[in-house]
Amino acid sequence: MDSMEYLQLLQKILVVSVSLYLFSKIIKHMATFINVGKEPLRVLVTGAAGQIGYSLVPMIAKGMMLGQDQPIILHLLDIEPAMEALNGVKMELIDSAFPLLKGVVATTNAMEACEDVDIAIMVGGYPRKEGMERKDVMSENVSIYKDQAAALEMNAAPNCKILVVANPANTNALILKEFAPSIPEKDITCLTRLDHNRALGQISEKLNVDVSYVKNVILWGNHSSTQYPDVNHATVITDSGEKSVNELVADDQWLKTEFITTVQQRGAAIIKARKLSSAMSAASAACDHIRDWVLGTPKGTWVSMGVYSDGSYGIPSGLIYSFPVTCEKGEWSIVQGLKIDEFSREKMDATAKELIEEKAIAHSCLN
Ligand SMILES: NC(=O)C1=CN([C@@H]2O[C@H](COP(=O)(O)OP(=O)(O)OC[C@H]3O[C@@H](n4cnc5c(N)ncnc54)[C@H](O)[C@@H]3O)[C@@H](O)[C@H]2O)C=CC1
Ligand SMILES: O=C([O-])CC(=O)C(=O)O
Repeated sequence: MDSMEYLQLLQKILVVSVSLYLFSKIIKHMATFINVGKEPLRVLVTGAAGQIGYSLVPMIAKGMMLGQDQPIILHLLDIEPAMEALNGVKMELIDSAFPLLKGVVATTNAMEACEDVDIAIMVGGYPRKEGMERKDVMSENVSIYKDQAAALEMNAAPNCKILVVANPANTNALILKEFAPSIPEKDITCLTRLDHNRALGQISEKLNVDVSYVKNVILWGNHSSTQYPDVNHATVITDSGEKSVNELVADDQWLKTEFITTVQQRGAAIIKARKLSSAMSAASAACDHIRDWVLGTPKGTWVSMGVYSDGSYGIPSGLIYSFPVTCEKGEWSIVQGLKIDEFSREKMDATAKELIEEKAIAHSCLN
């Protein structure tokens, strides 16, 4: 082959490659546009007539949780006194004409609500009011999670991913796990992503950097005022590479006091200000939690999830405890090997101790 023929061959290969690339892009775009290709996933939201539910369902229907190419069928559960409001939510979902939304089931029957669901976001329950701790709503809420465990166990799709949001979130998730023994423990989690996001927000404000440049904070333990937001391994992406948050903040006193209490008490501060507990940020965090679990965490980044302890970092098993996790192919795994100093150890153990106490109170409420 002479050099002219060789050049012509290269040119042809280039034209074919570019055409194939463009063709695949067009097909992908069209598939997204008309939502072909993927079967709808069924997503259950309990407590859907409440304030988190009202913020959450449009986020799910707009693809913020499972992606812009994933059709959804929403299953909405609430209790009889809220049925009229629930129907109102259903009407608004229809009126929003969300292209990804392929159906809405609105019901007060837990068995019907759980039928074949792939994802279950358990928000139903009673929120705390000003002056209460989250465990003060324990007696009302744990019995809900005992009853709904059975409905999920009997009717949800195999490998349904469950996220408990209602407080006390870790202990409700544990009760759900105990009363649904056939659901694998890897599929039952609770929401601590809101606290994780609050920690990112505080660091971003302190350093006056875009929040998306801050990563790898950790929220250890209980979604309660004993939670431990930890920045010892957190970094900020800067023009000259990743720098540690400790180094950039350069104020150990602030990080060990005000930062921690601000994150721990943020829920209470919002109740004081709004006279209602967080809803928009809770709904957004629930989307983040499920999105990262299903679609994976970005390379080099971890997030915080309340998961069943396997004894990692000396945290007793038999608790749902918030750990740093990475997610891949729909599975979470606890980040291993992080160095824990004495200050952190104490805080991690204190929040584990509270979870042990909550577990005992929950069991006594159910007897
Ligand atoms: N883990 C977290 O980060 C956060 C958790 N929460 C918790 O989420 C829960 C919901 O909060 P909001 O939406 O603000 O409360 P809300 O009172 O506005 O809504 C709760 C809904 O649950 C319904 N409900 C009660 N019992 C039910 C049952 N057995 N089955 C189905 N639905 C039932 C109620 O009728 C109501 O519509 C509360 O427990 C709150 O403390 C709130 C913010 C953040
Ligand atoms: O504080 C509350 O009761 C609601 C909640 O869990 C939060 O905002 O973190």
